[in-house]
Amino acid sequence: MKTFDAIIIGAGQAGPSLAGRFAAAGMTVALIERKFVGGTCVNAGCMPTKTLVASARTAHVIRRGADYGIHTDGGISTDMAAVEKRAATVINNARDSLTTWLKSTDGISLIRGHARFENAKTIRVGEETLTAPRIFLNVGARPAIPPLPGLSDVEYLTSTSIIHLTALPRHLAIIGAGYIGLEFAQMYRRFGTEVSIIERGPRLAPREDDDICQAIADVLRSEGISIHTNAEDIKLSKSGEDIRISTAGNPDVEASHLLIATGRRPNTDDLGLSEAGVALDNKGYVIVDDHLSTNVDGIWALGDCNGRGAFTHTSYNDFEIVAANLLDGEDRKVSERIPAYALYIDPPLGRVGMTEREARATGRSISTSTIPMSQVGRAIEKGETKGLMKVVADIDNGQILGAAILGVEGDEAIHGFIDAMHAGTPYPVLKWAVPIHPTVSELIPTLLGGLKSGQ
Ligand SMILES: Cc1cc2nc3c(=O)[nH]c(=O)nc-3n(C[C@H](O)[C@H](O)[C@H](O)COP(=O)(O)OP(=O)(O)OC[C@H]3O[C@@H](n4cnc5c(N)ncnc54)[C@H](O)[C@@H]3O)c2cc1C
Ligand SMILES: NC(=O)c1ccc[n+]([C@@H]2O[C@H](COP(=O)([O-])OP(=O)(O)OC[C@H]3O[C@@H](n4cnc5c(N)ncnc54)[C@H](O)[C@@H]3O)[C@@H](O)[C@H]2O)c1
Repeated sequence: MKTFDAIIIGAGQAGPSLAGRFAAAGMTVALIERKFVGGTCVNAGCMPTKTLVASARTAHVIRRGADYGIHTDGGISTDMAAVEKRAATVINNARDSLTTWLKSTDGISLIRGHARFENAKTIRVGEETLTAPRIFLNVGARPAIPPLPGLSDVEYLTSTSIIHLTALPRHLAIIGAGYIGLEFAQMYRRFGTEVSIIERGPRLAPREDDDICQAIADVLRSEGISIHTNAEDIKLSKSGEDIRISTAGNPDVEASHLLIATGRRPNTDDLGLSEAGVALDNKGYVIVDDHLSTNVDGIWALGDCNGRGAFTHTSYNDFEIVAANLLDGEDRKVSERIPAYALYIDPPLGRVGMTEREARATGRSISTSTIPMSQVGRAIEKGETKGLMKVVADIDNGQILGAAILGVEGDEAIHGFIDAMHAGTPYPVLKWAVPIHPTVSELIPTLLGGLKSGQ
């Protein structure tokens, strides 16, 4: 049995950084990874998808060239093998540089293989057993496949397999209209594929406010994506070479390819957690407290597997919380984190805090303000005027509760709100900030000026 100061299972977005901090503090760390270092973000998530989104946007901009007085001769075509290769290069470079850093850092032992608890202090990886007084889970999640009738009779893609396609599908049907479904829908439409989205709920991006959902649907419809919402009783069958997707309330869709994008599930079912006595919730997430400790002393859970976030930045922030508390004598809590994320359709949706629906449900006195992107000078100059900016605030205490920027540069401009909310700055103060012209952010004081003030 090998003994370490710490064992980390999973080299995702929290594990490697945590290993680095422990090693820098003079501790020995075993970092166990069963597949690729970098986890989902590097190998099957953010990095490849945002690389593919950039290729798709290039196709879109070229198609729109004439709107800007720029003409290209003839049509455009997508070389899907070259598009895939570009994403593969980004993945490989990131994975290789992380691997090199881990292998060259004194104190870190990178162990390849599937880790499983034998008891609360012992981990087995193949023939080897390891022990440490502190064990950290950073095991992530994988695509959840719903038990749809007929699914086993047809071939389907997940977010993991679709990034390796080297030929363009004729018609891609996507079940699920969350982040994954919407990003791939627009990307493939721009590559030149016919795309149909099938969502069982009434709206796309169901967590957002109705005005945002409507604007997202308008963007996607304007690019020729067909949208089928309220799709209940989804059934799948073969139709010659195609896949038939039948639903109650919508016409059948016949597609050459099918992507299942109905959410993700935590990788906690094959870890031997019951041997260690670690408690899970009814969806399989590890139950953690505000400091990310599990119910078992000496075991923490970070990242997607704890259900407290589902993004790269939340997993990384889990690392920051645990490292600050264990190594720097701080008292950081996950409940102090303000939720923020971006949906990488184009234009992107940048989001922070509560939606209007969530804010109203709290019973506070709420005021909202919106500005269509068609009134934002920077968007007009760029010829990208789809979308809207929106802010939700508490008029009794002047606090900003949430914001959304669905528009060009929305994923960047939203940081004005993220920083202000983190600092707790009341919106009457922010109205006096002097932003740079011409930017999307320069409309933030104007947007805030549209809020009622109770002060
Ligand atoms: C298509 C897609 C696009 C995305 N885009 C974005 C985006 O734009 N922005 C964003 O913030 N987030 C995005 N995400 C989400 C983001 O990728 C995840 O939230 C993030 O990677 C989670 O990191 P993690 O550290 O929790 O786990 P992961 O990165 O999933 O890492 C977990 C690691 O643990 C390993 N592992 C699991 N079990 C074991 C075991 N028993 N033994 C050894 N190793 C094990 C796995 O192999 C994996 O390497 C996207 C996700 C997908 C699928
Ligand atoms: N830009 C980003 O940050 C980004 C991008 C991609 C993925 N992600 C991460 O990946 C996670 C998973 O993304 P996702 O899009 O798979 O999940 P999601 O939870 O965002 O969306 C799933 C969608 O599928 C629908 N759905 C669920 N079951 C269904 C069924 N049986 N039939 C039809 N529709 C069904 C849901 O109503 C929902 O609209 C996200 O939570 C996110 O954390 C993030």
